[in-house]
Amino acid sequence: MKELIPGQLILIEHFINANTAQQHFEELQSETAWFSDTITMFGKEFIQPRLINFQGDPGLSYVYSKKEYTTAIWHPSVLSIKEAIEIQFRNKIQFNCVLMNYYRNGSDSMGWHADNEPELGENPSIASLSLGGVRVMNIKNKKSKRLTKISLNPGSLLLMKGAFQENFIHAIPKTTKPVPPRINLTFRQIKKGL
Ligand SMILES: O=C(O)CCC(=O)C(=O)O
Ligand SMILES: [Fe+2]
Repeated sequence: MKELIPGQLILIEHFINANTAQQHFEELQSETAWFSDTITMFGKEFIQPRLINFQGDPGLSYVYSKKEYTTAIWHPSVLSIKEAIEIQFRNKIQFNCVLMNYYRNGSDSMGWHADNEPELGENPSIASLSLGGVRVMNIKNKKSKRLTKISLNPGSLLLMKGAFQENFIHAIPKTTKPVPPRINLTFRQIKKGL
């Protein structure tokens, strides 16, 4: 376990072993109802360069790039990964949903953002598990503008917590290198009744 930014960013490189990570990648690639997400900018609709799915406890909804999504039922493997992560953190952190991202190739990406939606509450803990191809995450300090790059290997778990979303923005940049497809699961806790 590496504390990359004290109190804000933790990386566990081999949370899931390589074989199991590959099995999860293959089953989730084929068994998830992936869909494309659109974002409206300047009155125009743009297709986001990746596929997504949103799963979780029944009846939750999440506003993401100005659209409201309701949860699909948990895939059993996703649910078991969620429980393993909660146990890793001695059940002090609990999740009730997951945003799943599927990066088909190096042209798929995620732009700069902070996961600071109001329904996540203050100082949210978000656990991000990577499967499939290795991609780089860029992390930028909002004040100093200092840029950090980390490689997210299959089976690795990144925990964003504390004031991370307040102090930093993050992105998955496009790459011209040939990269295998990648799936990322970001487990979140949505506070109800906001
Ligand atoms: O794909 C990743 O590693 C990052 C995903 C992410 O930042 C998000 O879903 O908010
Ligand atoms: Fe994010």
